[in-house]
Amino acid sequence: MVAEKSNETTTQEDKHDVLKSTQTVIHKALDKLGYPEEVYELLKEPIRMMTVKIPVRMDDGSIKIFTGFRAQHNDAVGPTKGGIRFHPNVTEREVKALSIWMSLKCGIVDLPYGGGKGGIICDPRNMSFHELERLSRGYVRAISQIVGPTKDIPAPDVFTNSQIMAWMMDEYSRIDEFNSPGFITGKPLVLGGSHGRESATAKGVTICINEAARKKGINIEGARVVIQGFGNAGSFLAKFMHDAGAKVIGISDAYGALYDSNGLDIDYLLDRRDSFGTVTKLFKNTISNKELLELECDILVPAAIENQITEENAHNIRASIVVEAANGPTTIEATQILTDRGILLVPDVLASSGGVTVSYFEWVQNNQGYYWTEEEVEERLEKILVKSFNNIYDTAQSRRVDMRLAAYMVGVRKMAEASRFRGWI
Ligand SMILES: NC(=O)C1=CN([C@@H]2O[C@H](COP(=O)(O)OP(=O)(O)OC[C@H]3O[C@@H](n4cnc5c(N)ncnc54)[C@H](O)[C@@H]3O)[C@@H](O)[C@H]2O)C=CC1
Ligand SMILES: O=C(O)CCC(=O)C(=O)O
Repeated sequence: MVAEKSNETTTQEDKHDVLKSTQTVIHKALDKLGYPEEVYELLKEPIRMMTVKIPVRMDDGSIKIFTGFRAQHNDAVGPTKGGIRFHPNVTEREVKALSIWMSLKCGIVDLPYGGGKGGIICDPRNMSFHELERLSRGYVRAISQIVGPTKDIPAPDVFTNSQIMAWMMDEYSRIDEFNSPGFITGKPLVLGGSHGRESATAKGVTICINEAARKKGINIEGARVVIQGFGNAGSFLAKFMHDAGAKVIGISDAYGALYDSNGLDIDYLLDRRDSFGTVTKLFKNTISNKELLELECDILVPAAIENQITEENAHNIRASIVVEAANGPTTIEATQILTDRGILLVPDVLASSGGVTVSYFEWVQNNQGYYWTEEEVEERLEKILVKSFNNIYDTAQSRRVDMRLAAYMVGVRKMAEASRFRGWI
């Protein structure tokens, strides 16, 4: 007989298992809301998980078989929705966790969706343009039975972009024998993309930073900002913060970090970074990502990957506010440490929900065939996120819980109620 692991024997590996962590917080949130155990049993894993093998002809004539995943967490509220990640470290458990986070985000900003997420184990930095196109099309063919504009609507995530969304939309439209812009979001504008989707994640993070700064009495003008990751989320955020008069003193990518206490030249860095968000390779006097996270600043934004703030470095974080643009950058233990230290932590499922919100706007525009101006998109996004931030902040205060647990409580309720009304639980 195998003994169940007790809390005391929880290993480092367990603590960094993002699926296990998110299940722990979901369980706590459902307990706080008074739901019975079967609701947790339903919501702790995706209702559907597809693993596919994608054969791709490489430029040298060889065939390489890639592994891909698509997780659909819960479709009680509506079709599932969430990005596709191309990364060498993608795992099945990570994709499952990412799909649960998408459900929570959709609940928090009140979209008519459940959560989904996809991933392919690959390194697009070492693939040609044409190999990437064949991989993207092959993935869509492999998952085509379970996705579609009224079933599951993908979007961009780490190392995927509007070009990849365009190939995927084209492949799906061929299979569907119909032009189907509503199959995927994050498309180029000329193919039915929405104004503001490219910068939406960072815009949402900016709105959360403004609200959090107001609560903490911090003036954005002159505030010192540190951002880990200089891709879609991190680089647009650096620009927004810089333009708002903040001093962006540190940024990083997968290869290292740059620091200047007087503020970095953000426009120059934006001009020099490559399409994978890499810029530090151009400089000699870099610091490490570990050092970057521990810089003294007012606002720290992890905008890269998971498990960056852990119990090892949480005591060394010297920021007043931590706003999670990335999915899963802070462990449960670190969340507790930061909260106990009086640092205001704005969790991923709230802070990074601007992306899916504007993706929803894109899908609505595709469905109605009528397109909005950038101002309309921004105005609607601002309204939704200000309301969501304050709802979660007030829940945290009134229920005396940290912001992550408050966000899970708000996010999980709609899908639990929808599942109950459907008679599933
Ligand atoms: N793109 C989107 O719309 C959304 C993205 N997110 C999340 O934001 C985070 C970043 O995503 P994107 O900006 O879209 O990705 P991206 O692919 O555009 O950029 C990723 C950035 O992270 C850096 N990076 C990768 N590994 C790193 C490491 N080990 N240490 C430090 N930096 C590293 C890369 O060099 C790059 O600068 C991810 O967690 C993603 O899931 C969340 C919501 C929406
Ligand atoms: O835009 C979307 O639909 C999903 C974005 C996403 O993958 C995320 O928020 O993590």
